[in-house]
Amino acid sequence: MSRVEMLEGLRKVELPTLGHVLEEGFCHPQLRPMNGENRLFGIARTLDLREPDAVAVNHALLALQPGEVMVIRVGGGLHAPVGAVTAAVAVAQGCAGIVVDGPVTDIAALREVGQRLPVFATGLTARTTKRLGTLPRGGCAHQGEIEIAGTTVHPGDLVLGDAHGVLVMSAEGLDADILDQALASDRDEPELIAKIRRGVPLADLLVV
Ligand SMILES: O=C([O-])CC(=O)C(=O)O
Ligand SMILES: [Mg+2]
Repeated sequence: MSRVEMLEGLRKVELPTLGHVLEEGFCHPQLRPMNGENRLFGIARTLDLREPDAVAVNHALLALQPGEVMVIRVGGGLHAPVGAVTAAVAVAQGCAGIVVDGPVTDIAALREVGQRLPVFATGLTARTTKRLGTLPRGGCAHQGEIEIAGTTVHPGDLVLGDAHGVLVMSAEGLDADILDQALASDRDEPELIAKIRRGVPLADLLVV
């Protein structure tokens, strides 16, 4: 399987099926979809927002490349770094989605762009970041390793999301065998469920 085929496979495979074959990389379930149950797939750009600095967010937004997912850790977890304006900029930059280990704001505007910009976060708040300008003085770190919802994220990691939450995978760690297993499971599962519903003896179907 070529790398392009693997990425295409990852785009298609059900996240809970990956959950059958992987143990690491799943963010804590507190991180959930905020603006619809849309599929997220892209490359991580990380921001460690140690202070609630809107200027640091703007620096990261300006650097965004198409297909990237903005992944933000919010120090203290009380300030929203993402809302109507941030989301509009992210869409304009071709961003694939946003993951915030913390709250977001302006939920109506986020829902409007849900199809193009899936946003995952821990909740909502009206308390937003402020124009502190601490990034140039080292108050926040852009494109370093961060931990979000119990999972380590490096810039360039693959970030997947759906109704079930967020999964982070190292781009190098992509394993064709694991992906094949998951795709086969997705292919076979409808037939297994159909047999259960048809009344085929359960003992003939379940692995025991
Ligand atoms: O300013 C912020 O921190 C978030 C916000 O409200 C927006 O992007 O509209
Ligand atoms: Mg706003």
